[in-house]
Amino acid sequence: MVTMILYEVLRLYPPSIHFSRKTCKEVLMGDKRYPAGMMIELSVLLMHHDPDIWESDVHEFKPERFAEGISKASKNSGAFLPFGWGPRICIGQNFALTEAKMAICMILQRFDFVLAPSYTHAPYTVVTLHSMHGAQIRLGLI
Ligand code: HEM
Repeated sequence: MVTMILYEVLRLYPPSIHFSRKTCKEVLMGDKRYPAGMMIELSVLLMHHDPDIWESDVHEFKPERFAEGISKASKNSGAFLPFGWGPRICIGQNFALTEAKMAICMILQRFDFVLAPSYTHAPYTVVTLHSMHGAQIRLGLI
């Protein structure tokens, strides 16, 4: 369940919102030919918010869409790219997910928590996507 929640967070708010690549030689992709030296941008944010890929509830927080794994979560098994893809895929992804699960476990063993009233939902990007005003939470000892 925690994995599903983390995946859904990374779908809605991927820290890397796009990837850039430069063709070093002429490339043929499908029926399109790209010359050498061309910058290609892939928007992860748009792919993760595309209703044609994720259904009409695409903007809702629904971890259960990952109940049967990443490949069954959407109509396109390659459309979930929070850690990139191919030879340059994130080498820290398992470490990052394990660390997040351990942190959540340790917090839940000791505290309950709710968002503080001062929290304002304002995702923005400076290098990575994050919360503009931070994420203030109110902790209560269990
Ligand atoms: C939620 C946490 C993380 C996210 C969302 C993330 C995301 C990414 C993405 C999207 C890329 C590929 C960039 C590209 O293709 O242009 C990448 C590459 C990389 N990440 Fe992460 N990352 C995370 C955590 C980590 C951690 C914890 C480490 C190290 C302990 C790490 C180390 C790296 C390295 C070394 C690369 C470059 C791999 C290469 O170019 O061969 N990342 N990461």
